[in-house]
Amino acid sequence: MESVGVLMPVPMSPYLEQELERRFNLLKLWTAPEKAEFLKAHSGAVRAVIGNAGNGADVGLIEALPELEIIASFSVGIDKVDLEKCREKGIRVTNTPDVLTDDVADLAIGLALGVLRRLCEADGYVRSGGWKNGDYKLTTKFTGKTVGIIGLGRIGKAVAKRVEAFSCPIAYYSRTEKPDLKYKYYPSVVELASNCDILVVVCPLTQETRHIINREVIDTLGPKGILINIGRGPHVDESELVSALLEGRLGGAGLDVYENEPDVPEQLFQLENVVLLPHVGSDTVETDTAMADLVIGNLEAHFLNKPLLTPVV
Ligand SMILES: O=CC(=O)O
Repeated sequence: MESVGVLMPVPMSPYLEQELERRFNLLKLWTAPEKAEFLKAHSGAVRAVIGNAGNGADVGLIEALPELEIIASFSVGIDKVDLEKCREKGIRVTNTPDVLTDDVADLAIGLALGVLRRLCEADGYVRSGGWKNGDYKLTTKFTGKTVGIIGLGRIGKAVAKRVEAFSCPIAYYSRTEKPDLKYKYYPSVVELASNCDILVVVCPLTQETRHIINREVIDTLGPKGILINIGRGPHVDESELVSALLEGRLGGAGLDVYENEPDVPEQLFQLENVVLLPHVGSDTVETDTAMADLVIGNLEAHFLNKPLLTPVV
């Protein structure tokens, strides 16, 4: 397979790069001084594209690569891949489900604890010597709070499992009720928000879930409510979130994702009731390796005419 052209538009994982380079003709778009020229020069050779959470494959890229057969995303979310175009052109698409579920679910708990117990601020209090002048202030308990989950897929269920260990009642919203689950179902996000203390967004980003967290949901969650977003930035109307936090209409937020990454609204930087992470949900050494192996497994399966391991299209 050494002659198969595999295009990687942006750097993602040194391990993935190294393993792709051992097997394929890896074309690193970001290293080219003139990207358009580079694409043109290699358009006939590229049979696979590696996507990720930030860079998928839009119509422009797909149309520019006439020999493209497969887009293997180094992410579970494939909202940056034009799936309709891929279906139309018979291009296969794969992602990396399951292997990252634990890390992303762990991080949701970390964010909830971070916001409620003010972990980052308290850490700063020690480092800056504040503790020498007095104890840190009281924070808010996590155990027992009602947690609402938007999207009860693999990661949503893993969040619920962890939250159960904190004796938190669990409720959820998803397109359809899941009768096999014992958690309370609400048929709308507003109803869920009015019945929980902590609202966790975990669903895939689609036309329907874009801005699923709008002003009404934020105001319903209210000044004691906490929003945790480990899904995608555009799930939340970010300017509404910022004004609600600045005006004290929302109790706090733990965010791993943003509408225009890597830009994060700077008004949030002064707020102690907000924990901001740079989209690191699945970024552990262990999961990076597992995701890379899955990307490679999918590519190898495809080029050996075997069934894909984790097909989306
Ligand atoms: O955001 C990360 C992913 O979709 O894997």
